[in-house]
Amino acid sequence: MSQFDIRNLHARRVWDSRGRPTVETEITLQGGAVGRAIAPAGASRGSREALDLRDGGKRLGGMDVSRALAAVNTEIGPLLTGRDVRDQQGLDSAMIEQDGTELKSHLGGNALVATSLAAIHAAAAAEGVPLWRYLSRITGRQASIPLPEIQIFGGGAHAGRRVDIQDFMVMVPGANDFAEAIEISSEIHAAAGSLMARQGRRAGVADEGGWWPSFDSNEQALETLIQAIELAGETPGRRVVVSLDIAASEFGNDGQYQLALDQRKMDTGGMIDLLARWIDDYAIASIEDPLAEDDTAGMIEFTRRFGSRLQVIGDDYLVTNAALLNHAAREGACNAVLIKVNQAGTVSESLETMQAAETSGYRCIVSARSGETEDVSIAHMSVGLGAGQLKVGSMTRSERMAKWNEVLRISEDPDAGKFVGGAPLGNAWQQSGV
Ligand SMILES: C=C(OP(=O)(O)O)C(=O)O
Ligand SMILES: [Mg+2]
Repeated sequence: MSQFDIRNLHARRVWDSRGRPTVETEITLQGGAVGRAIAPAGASRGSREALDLRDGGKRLGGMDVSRALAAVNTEIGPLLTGRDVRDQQGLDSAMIEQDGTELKSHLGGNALVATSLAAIHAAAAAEGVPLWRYLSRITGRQASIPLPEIQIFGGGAHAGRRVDIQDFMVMVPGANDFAEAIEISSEIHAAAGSLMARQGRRAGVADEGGWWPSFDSNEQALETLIQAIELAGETPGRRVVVSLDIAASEFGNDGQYQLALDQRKMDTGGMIDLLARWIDDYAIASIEDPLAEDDTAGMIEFTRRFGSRLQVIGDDYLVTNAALLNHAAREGACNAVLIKVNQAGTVSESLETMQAAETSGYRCIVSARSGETEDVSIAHMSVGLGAGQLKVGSMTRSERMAKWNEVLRISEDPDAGKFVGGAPLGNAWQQSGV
Protein backbone atom coordinates (compact mmCIF):
# COMPACT_ATOMS: atom_id res chain seq x y z
CA MET A 1 0.00 0.00 0.00
CA SER A 2 1.34 3.48 -0.84
CA GLN A 3 0.47 6.99 0.26
CA PHE A 4 -0.92 7.58 -3.25
CA ASP A 5 -3.55 4.82 -3.08
CA ILE A 6 -7.17 5.92 -2.84
CA ARG A 7 -8.49 5.19 0.63
CA ASN A 8 -11.91 6.73 0.33
CA LEU A 9 -14.06 8.36 -2.30
CA HIS A 10 -17.18 10.23 -1.34
CA ALA A 11 -19.72 12.38 -3.19
CA ARG A 12 -21.89 15.03 -1.58
CA ARG A 13 -24.56 17.35 -2.92
CA VAL A 14 -23.54 21.01 -3.10
CA TRP A 15 -25.12 23.95 -4.98
CA ASP A 16 -24.05 25.94 -8.01
CA SER A 17 -24.32 29.62 -8.99
CA ARG A 18 -27.83 29.12 -10.38
CA GLY A 19 -28.92 27.65 -7.07
CA ARG A 20 -29.09 24.15 -8.51
CA PRO A 21 -27.74 20.97 -6.95
CA THR A 22 -24.48 19.60 -8.23
CA VAL A 23 -21.93 16.90 -7.43
CA GLU A 24 -18.83 17.36 -5.30
CA THR A 25 -16.44 14.43 -5.06
CA GLU A 26 -13.85 14.18 -2.30
CA ILE A 27 -11.02 11.69 -2.53
CA THR A 28 -8.82 10.81 0.45
CA LEU A 29 -5.55 8.96 -0.07
CA GLN A 30 -3.82 6.50 2.23
CA GLY A 31 -1.20 9.14 3.03
CA GLY A 32 -3.93 11.56 4.13
CA ALA A 33 -3.90 13.89 1.11
CA VAL A 34 -7.35 15.07 0.02
CA GLY A 35 -8.61 16.21 -3.39
CA ARG A 36 -11.98 17.75 -4.00
CA ALA A 37 -13.81 19.05 -7.08
CA ILE A 38 -17.29 20.18 -8.08
CA ALA A 39 -19.06 19.56 -11.39
CA PRO A 40 -20.11 22.75 -13.23
CA ALA A 41 -23.22 22.84 -15.45
CA GLY A 42 -23.98 24.33 -18.85
CA ALA A 43 -27.20 25.98 -20.03
CA SER A 44 -26.45 26.20 -23.74
CA ARG A 45 -25.21 22.69 -24.18
CA GLY A 46 -23.92 20.90 -27.25
CA SER A 47 -25.97 17.83 -28.11
CA ARG A 48 -22.83 15.67 -28.25
CA GLU A 49 -21.40 16.62 -24.85
CA ALA A 50 -21.32 14.32 -21.82
CA LEU A 51 -24.72 14.23 -20.17
CA ASP A 52 -25.40 15.61 -16.70
CA LEU A 53 -27.30 12.91 -14.84
CA ARG A 54 -30.30 14.56 -13.14
CA ASP A 55 -33.17 12.96 -11.30
CA GLY A 56 -36.03 14.40 -13.35
CA GLY A 57 -39.46 14.51 -11.79
CA LYS A 58 -41.01 17.52 -10.04
CA ARG A 59 -38.67 18.15 -7.09
CA LEU A 60 -36.13 20.94 -7.65
CA GLY A 61 -37.32 21.26 -11.21
CA GLY A 62 -36.02 17.79 -11.94
CA MET A 63 -32.46 19.05 -11.38
CA ASP A 64 -31.51 17.06 -8.29
CA VAL A 65 -28.44 14.84 -8.61
CA SER A 66 -29.10 11.98 -6.22
CA ARG A 67 -28.60 9.43 -9.01
CA ALA A 68 -25.22 10.94 -9.91
CA LEU A 69 -24.20 11.00 -6.23
CA ALA A 70 -25.20 7.36 -5.92
CA ALA A 71 -23.17 6.56 -9.03
CA VAL A 72 -20.06 7.98 -7.33
CA ASN A 73 -20.71 6.45 -3.93
CA THR A 74 -21.84 2.99 -4.98
CA GLU A 75 -20.27 2.33 -8.40
CA ILE A 76 -17.23 4.56 -8.88
CA GLY A 77 -16.09 4.28 -5.25
CA PRO A 78 -15.61 0.50 -5.26
CA LEU A 79 -14.08 0.73 -8.75
CA LEU A 80 -11.35 3.21 -7.83
CA THR A 81 -10.65 2.54 -4.16
CA GLY A 82 -7.17 1.07 -3.64
CA ARG A 83 -5.85 2.38 -6.97
CA ASP A 84 -2.87 4.72 -7.38
CA VAL A 85 -4.33 8.20 -7.81
CA ARG A 86 -1.44 9.27 -10.05
CA ASP A 87 -2.71 6.96 -12.79
CA GLN A 88 -5.20 9.56 -14.07
CA GLN A 89 -5.56 7.84 -17.43
CA GLY A 90 -6.22 4.49 -15.78
CA LEU A 91 -8.81 5.94 -13.39
CA ASP A 92 -10.59 7.82 -16.16
CA SER A 93 -10.57 4.79 -18.47
CA ALA A 94 -12.02 2.60 -15.72
CA MET A 95 -14.88 5.08 -15.20
CA ILE A 96 -15.51 5.38 -18.95
CA GLU A 97 -15.58 1.60 -19.31
CA GLN A 98 -17.88 1.16 -16.33
CA ASP A 99 -20.20 3.80 -17.77
CA GLY A 100 -20.27 2.11 -21.16
CA THR A 101 -22.40 4.71 -22.95
CA GLU A 102 -21.53 7.25 -25.63
CA LEU A 103 -22.64 10.32 -23.65
CA LYS A 104 -21.84 9.00 -20.15
CA SER A 105 -25.51 8.76 -19.36
CA HIS A 106 -25.19 5.73 -17.08
CA LEU A 107 -22.91 7.17 -14.38
CA GLY A 108 -23.43 10.78 -15.47
CA GLY A 109 -20.92 13.27 -16.89
CA ASN A 110 -21.35 15.26 -13.66
CA ALA A 111 -20.33 12.22 -11.55
CA LEU A 112 -17.34 11.55 -13.79
CA VAL A 113 -16.02 15.08 -14.06
CA ALA A 114 -16.19 15.76 -10.31
CA THR A 115 -14.37 12.49 -9.63
CA SER A 116 -11.78 12.87 -12.37
CA LEU A 117 -10.89 16.38 -11.20
CA ALA A 118 -10.91 15.36 -7.53
CA ALA A 119 -8.38 12.64 -8.39
CA ILE A 120 -5.95 15.04 -10.00
CA HIS A 121 -6.34 17.47 -7.08
CA ALA A 122 -5.54 14.61 -4.67
CA ALA A 123 -2.50 13.58 -6.69
CA ALA A 124 -1.16 17.14 -6.70
CA ALA A 125 -1.82 17.45 -2.97
CA ALA A 126 0.01 14.20 -2.29
CA GLU A 127 2.96 15.44 -4.33
CA GLY A 128 2.84 18.66 -2.32
CA VAL A 129 2.52 20.95 -5.35
CA PRO A 130 -0.23 23.23 -6.64
CA LEU A 131 -2.42 21.69 -9.33
CA TRP A 132 -1.08 23.91 -12.13
CA ARG A 133 2.47 22.72 -11.42
CA TYR A 134 1.40 19.09 -11.23
CA LEU A 135 -0.43 19.36 -14.58
CA SER A 136 2.57 20.96 -16.23
CA ARG A 137 4.85 18.27 -14.80
CA ILE A 138 2.80 15.24 -15.86
CA THR A 139 2.06 16.53 -19.35
CA GLY A 140 5.43 18.14 -20.04
CA ARG A 141 3.61 21.26 -21.18
CA GLN A 142 5.10 24.69 -20.58
CA ALA A 143 3.03 26.66 -18.07
CA SER A 144 1.90 30.16 -19.04
CA ILE A 145 -0.48 32.84 -17.82
CA PRO A 146 -3.55 32.99 -20.06
CA LEU A 147 -5.19 35.85 -21.86
CA PRO A 148 -8.55 36.38 -20.12
CA GLU A 149 -11.79 36.55 -22.09
CA ILE A 150 -14.30 38.50 -20.00
CA GLN A 151 -18.03 38.93 -20.48
CA ILE A 152 -19.52 42.43 -20.51
CA PHE A 153 -23.14 41.55 -21.37
CA GLY A 154 -24.77 38.15 -21.20
CA GLY A 155 -27.51 37.11 -23.59
CA GLY A 156 -29.09 34.02 -25.06
CA ALA A 157 -29.74 31.22 -22.61
CA HIS A 158 -27.82 33.08 -19.89
CA ALA A 159 -30.13 36.11 -19.72
CA GLY A 160 -33.67 35.10 -20.60
CA ARG A 161 -32.82 35.41 -24.31
CA ARG A 162 -33.05 39.18 -23.89
CA VAL A 163 -30.65 39.41 -26.83
CA ASP A 164 -30.00 36.47 -29.14
CA ILE A 165 -26.20 36.54 -29.06
CA GLN A 166 -24.95 34.84 -25.90
CA ASP A 167 -21.64 36.42 -24.88
CA PHE A 168 -20.42 39.94 -25.60
CA MET A 169 -16.85 39.88 -24.33
CA VAL A 170 -13.57 41.74 -24.34
CA MET A 171 -9.98 40.57 -24.40
CA VAL A 172 -6.98 42.76 -23.73
CA PRO A 173 -4.19 41.23 -25.80
CA GLY A 174 -2.28 44.51 -25.53
CA ALA A 175 -2.05 44.33 -21.73
CA ASN A 176 1.41 44.08 -20.23
CA ASP A 177 0.37 41.35 -17.84
CA PHE A 178 -2.63 39.39 -16.58
CA ALA A 179 -3.31 41.83 -13.74
CA GLU A 180 -3.51 44.72 -16.17
CA ALA A 181 -5.83 42.74 -18.47
CA ILE A 182 -8.20 42.16 -15.54
CA GLU A 183 -8.01 45.81 -14.48
CA ILE A 184 -8.82 47.13 -17.96
CA SER A 185 -11.64 44.59 -18.35
CA SER A 186 -13.01 45.70 -15.01
CA GLU A 187 -13.00 49.34 -16.16
CA ILE A 188 -14.87 48.36 -19.34
CA HIS A 189 -17.39 46.29 -17.37
CA ALA A 190 -18.02 49.23 -15.03
CA ALA A 191 -18.26 51.67 -17.95
CA ALA A 192 -20.78 49.41 -19.69
CA GLY A 193 -22.80 49.21 -16.48
CA SER A 194 -23.02 52.96 -16.04
CA LEU A 195 -23.77 53.56 -19.74
CA MET A 196 -26.58 51.03 -19.63
CA ALA A 197 -27.94 52.38 -16.36
CA ARG A 198 -28.02 55.89 -17.87
CA GLN A 199 -29.92 54.59 -20.89
CA GLY A 200 -32.29 52.51 -18.76
CA ARG A 201 -30.96 49.35 -20.38
CA ARG A 202 -29.38 47.66 -17.38
CA ALA A 203 -31.68 44.95 -16.15
CA GLY A 204 -29.50 43.06 -13.68
CA VAL A 205 -26.65 40.56 -13.90
CA ALA A 206 -26.59 37.60 -16.28
CA ASP A 207 -25.52 34.06 -15.36
CA GLU A 208 -21.83 34.69 -16.03
CA GLY A 209 -21.53 38.11 -14.41
CA GLY A 210 -21.95 40.33 -17.47
CA TRP A 211 -24.85 42.79 -17.39
CA TRP A 212 -28.34 41.53 -18.15
CA PRO A 213 -29.23 43.80 -21.05
CA SER A 214 -32.39 45.36 -22.31
CA PHE A 215 -31.41 46.32 -25.84
CA ASP A 216 -33.63 46.84 -28.87
CA SER A 217 -31.36 44.90 -31.23
CA ASN A 218 -28.28 42.71 -31.19
CA GLU A 219 -26.39 45.46 -33.00
CA GLN A 220 -27.28 47.95 -30.28
CA ALA A 221 -25.50 45.63 -27.87
CA LEU A 222 -22.40 45.73 -30.06
CA GLU A 223 -22.60 49.52 -30.38
CA THR A 224 -22.86 49.82 -26.60
CA LEU A 225 -19.91 47.50 -26.10
CA ILE A 226 -17.78 49.70 -28.34
CA GLN A 227 -18.97 52.81 -26.45
CA ALA A 228 -18.09 51.15 -23.15
CA ILE A 229 -14.57 50.35 -24.37
CA GLU A 230 -14.18 54.00 -25.38
CA LEU A 231 -15.68 55.31 -22.15
CA ALA A 232 -13.04 53.28 -20.33
CA GLY A 233 -10.41 55.26 -22.26
CA GLU A 234 -9.49 52.52 -24.73
CA THR A 235 -9.57 52.40 -28.52
CA PRO A 236 -11.31 49.27 -29.81
CA GLY A 237 -8.88 47.20 -31.86
CA ARG A 238 -5.76 48.53 -30.14
CA ARG A 239 -5.10 47.07 -26.70
CA VAL A 240 -8.67 45.79 -26.42
CA VAL A 241 -10.59 43.58 -28.86
CA VAL A 242 -14.13 42.25 -28.94
CA SER A 243 -14.93 38.57 -28.69
CA LEU A 244 -18.38 37.05 -29.26
CA ASP A 245 -19.94 33.72 -28.44
CA ILE A 246 -22.79 33.59 -30.93
CA ALA A 247 -23.96 30.20 -29.54
CA ALA A 248 -25.83 29.87 -32.83
CA SER A 249 -27.27 26.43 -32.04
CA GLU A 250 -29.60 28.24 -29.64
CA PHE A 251 -31.41 30.00 -32.49
CA GLY A 252 -30.51 28.03 -35.60
CA ASN A 253 -30.73 24.58 -37.10
CA ASP A 254 -31.09 22.97 -40.51
CA GLY A 255 -29.33 25.95 -42.09
CA GLN A 256 -31.98 28.42 -40.85
CA TYR A 257 -31.31 31.14 -38.27
CA GLN A 258 -33.77 33.37 -36.48
CA LEU A 259 -32.70 36.40 -34.42
CA ALA A 260 -35.88 36.97 -32.41
CA LEU A 261 -34.90 40.43 -31.13
CA ASP A 262 -34.16 41.67 -34.65
CA GLN A 263 -37.15 39.82 -36.17
CA ARG A 264 -34.74 38.51 -38.73
CA LYS A 265 -34.67 35.12 -40.44
CA MET A 266 -31.69 34.04 -42.49
CA ASP A 267 -30.14 31.02 -44.11
CA THR A 268 -26.49 30.07 -43.53
CA GLY A 269 -25.25 32.52 -46.17
CA GLY A 270 -27.27 35.35 -44.62
CA MET A 271 -25.92 34.55 -41.17
CA ILE A 272 -22.33 34.59 -42.45
CA ASP A 273 -22.92 37.90 -44.24
CA LEU A 274 -24.36 39.44 -41.08
CA LEU A 275 -21.35 38.32 -39.05
CA ALA A 276 -19.05 39.64 -41.81
CA ARG A 277 -20.53 43.12 -41.32
CA TRP A 278 -20.12 42.91 -37.56
CA ILE A 279 -16.52 41.73 -37.90
CA ASP A 280 -15.70 44.76 -40.02
CA ASP A 281 -17.53 47.24 -37.81
CA TYR A 282 -16.85 46.14 -34.23
CA ALA A 283 -13.14 45.24 -33.75
CA ILE A 284 -13.97 41.54 -33.38
CA ALA A 285 -10.97 39.23 -33.04
CA SER A 286 -12.68 36.02 -31.93
CA ILE A 287 -16.03 34.36 -32.63
CA GLU A 288 -17.31 31.20 -30.98
CA ASP A 289 -19.96 28.95 -32.54
CA PRO A 290 -20.81 31.42 -35.34
CA LEU A 291 -23.06 28.77 -36.85
CA ALA A 292 -25.09 25.94 -35.38
CA GLU A 293 -23.57 22.63 -34.35
CA ASP A 294 -25.34 20.87 -37.26
CA ASP A 295 -24.12 23.38 -39.88
CA THR A 296 -20.86 21.81 -41.00
CA ALA A 297 -20.93 23.43 -44.44
CA GLY A 298 -21.47 26.83 -42.79
CA MET A 299 -18.61 26.35 -40.35
CA ILE A 300 -16.27 25.37 -43.18
CA GLU A 301 -17.35 28.36 -45.27
CA PHE A 302 -17.06 30.77 -42.32
CA THR A 303 -13.58 29.46 -41.46
CA ARG A 304 -12.51 29.67 -45.11
CA ARG A 305 -13.60 33.32 -45.28
CA PHE A 306 -12.39 34.54 -41.89
CA GLY A 307 -10.06 31.93 -40.39
CA SER A 308 -6.89 33.77 -41.40
CA ARG A 309 -7.89 36.97 -39.58
CA LEU A 310 -10.17 35.73 -36.83
CA GLN A 311 -10.15 33.16 -34.07
CA VAL A 312 -13.02 30.78 -34.93
CA ILE A 313 -13.86 28.71 -31.85
CA GLY A 314 -15.85 25.51 -31.78
CA ASP A 315 -17.72 25.00 -28.50
CA ASP A 316 -21.07 23.25 -29.08
CA TYR A 317 -19.55 22.33 -32.44
CA LEU A 318 -16.57 20.41 -31.01
CA VAL A 319 -17.67 19.66 -27.40
CA THR A 320 -14.05 19.12 -26.24
CA ASN A 321 -13.95 15.93 -28.27
CA ALA A 322 -10.66 14.89 -29.92
CA ALA A 323 -12.34 12.86 -32.67
CA LEU A 324 -14.65 15.74 -33.62
CA LEU A 325 -11.68 18.13 -33.59
CA ASN A 326 -9.63 15.85 -35.83
CA HIS A 327 -12.57 15.60 -38.20
CA ALA A 328 -13.08 19.38 -38.19
CA ALA A 329 -9.38 19.90 -38.87
CA ARG A 330 -9.57 17.64 -41.92
CA GLU A 331 -12.59 19.56 -43.20
CA GLY A 332 -11.28 23.03 -42.36
CA ALA A 333 -13.92 23.97 -39.76
CA CYS A 334 -12.81 26.29 -36.89
CA ASN A 335 -9.24 27.11 -35.88
CA ALA A 336 -9.68 27.00 -32.10
CA VAL A 337 -11.43 24.84 -29.53
CA LEU A 338 -13.09 25.61 -26.23
CA ILE A 339 -11.95 23.19 -23.53
CA LYS A 340 -14.70 22.40 -21.01
CA VAL A 341 -13.76 19.41 -18.89
CA ASN A 342 -17.37 18.49 -18.21
CA GLN A 343 -18.18 18.41 -21.92
CA ALA A 344 -15.59 15.69 -22.35
CA GLY A 345 -16.40 14.13 -18.96
CA THR A 346 -12.87 13.45 -17.72
CA VAL A 347 -9.49 15.17 -17.38
CA SER A 348 -7.82 12.59 -19.64
CA GLU A 349 -10.24 13.17 -22.51
CA SER A 350 -9.77 16.95 -22.17
CA LEU A 351 -5.99 16.50 -22.33
CA GLU A 352 -6.42 14.31 -25.40
CA THR A 353 -8.44 17.08 -27.07
CA MET A 354 -5.77 19.65 -26.22
CA GLN A 355 -3.16 17.34 -27.71
CA ALA A 356 -5.24 16.96 -30.87
CA ALA A 357 -5.60 20.74 -30.99
CA GLU A 358 -1.86 21.19 -30.79
CA THR A 359 -1.27 18.65 -33.55
CA SER A 360 -3.74 20.45 -35.84
CA GLY A 361 -2.59 23.96 -34.93
CA TYR A 362 -5.86 24.84 -33.18
CA ARG A 363 -5.75 27.32 -30.30
CA CYS A 364 -7.22 26.31 -26.93
CA ILE A 365 -9.45 28.32 -24.65
CA VAL A 366 -10.11 26.70 -21.27
CA SER A 367 -13.64 27.63 -20.27
CA ALA A 368 -16.02 27.72 -17.33
CA ARG A 369 -19.70 26.80 -17.67
CA SER A 370 -22.60 29.15 -17.06
CA GLY A 371 -23.38 27.23 -13.86
CA GLU A 372 -20.25 27.42 -11.69
CA THR A 373 -19.03 27.25 -8.10
CA GLU A 374 -16.00 28.18 -6.01
CA ASP A 375 -14.08 25.38 -7.73
CA VAL A 376 -10.96 26.85 -9.37
CA SER A 377 -9.67 23.78 -11.21
CA ILE A 378 -9.90 25.50 -14.60
CA ALA A 379 -7.67 28.38 -13.47
CA HIS A 380 -4.95 25.79 -12.74
CA MET A 381 -5.59 23.93 -15.98
CA SER A 382 -5.30 27.06 -18.10
CA VAL A 383 -1.93 27.88 -16.52
CA GLY A 384 -0.41 24.43 -16.05
CA LEU A 385 -1.35 23.23 -19.51
CA GLY A 386 -0.21 26.48 -21.12
CA ALA A 387 -3.60 26.76 -22.85
CA GLY A 388 -3.07 30.43 -23.71
CA GLN A 389 -6.62 31.64 -23.03
CA LEU A 390 -9.23 31.40 -20.28
CA LYS A 391 -12.95 32.22 -20.56
CA VAL A 392 -14.75 32.54 -17.26
CA GLY A 393 -17.41 35.24 -17.35
CA SER A 394 -17.08 38.43 -15.47
CA MET A 395 -17.10 40.77 -12.52
CA THR A 396 -20.02 40.94 -10.05
CA ARG A 397 -20.19 37.19 -9.49
CA SER A 398 -17.75 35.58 -7.08
CA GLU A 399 -17.83 32.14 -8.68
CA ARG A 400 -16.23 33.90 -11.68
CA MET A 401 -13.87 36.15 -9.72
CA ALA A 402 -12.64 33.11 -7.77
CA LYS A 403 -11.02 31.90 -10.99
CA TRP A 404 -9.54 35.24 -12.00
CA ASN A 405 -8.23 35.78 -8.47
CA GLU A 406 -6.67 32.31 -8.48
CA VAL A 407 -4.77 33.11 -11.68
CA LEU A 408 -3.59 36.35 -10.05
CA ARG A 409 -2.22 34.31 -7.14
CA ILE A 410 -0.61 31.72 -9.40
CA SER A 411 0.96 34.40 -11.61
CA GLU A 412 3.12 35.55 -8.68
CA ASP A 413 5.16 32.35 -9.09
CA PRO A 414 7.84 32.87 -11.77
CA ASP A 415 7.61 29.16 -12.68
CA ALA A 416 4.02 29.73 -13.85
CA GLY A 417 5.44 31.30 -16.97
CA LYS A 418 4.79 34.45 -18.90
CA PHE A 419 1.55 36.22 -19.71
CA VAL A 420 0.88 35.20 -23.28
CA GLY A 421 -0.79 38.52 -24.19
CA GLY A 422 -1.86 38.77 -27.80
CA ALA A 423 0.25 35.85 -28.98
CA PRO A 424 -2.53 33.25 -29.01
CA LEU A 425 -4.68 35.48 -31.16
CA GLY A 426 -1.98 35.90 -33.81
CA ASN A 427 -3.37 37.58 -36.92
CA ALA A 428 -6.74 37.96 -35.28
CA TRP A 429 -5.39 40.62 -32.98
CA GLN A 430 -3.16 42.35 -35.53
CA GLN A 431 -6.03 42.71 -37.99
CA SER A 432 -8.86 43.62 -35.68
CA GLY A 433 -8.17 47.37 -35.76
CA VAL A 434 -11.06 49.45 -37.01
C1 LIG B 1 -19.93 28.85 -21.17
C2 LIG B 1 -20.90 28.68 -22.06
O1 LIG B 1 -22.18 28.48 -21.69
P1 LIG B 1 -22.78 27.13 -21.12
O2 LIG B 1 -21.97 26.73 -19.95
O3 LIG B 1 -24.19 27.49 -20.78
O4 LIG B 1 -22.68 26.14 -22.25
C3 LIG B 1 -20.64 28.73 -23.50
O5 LIG B 1 -21.54 28.51 -24.32
O6 LIG B 1 -19.51 28.96 -23.91
MG1 LIG C 1 -20.10 28.75 -26.06
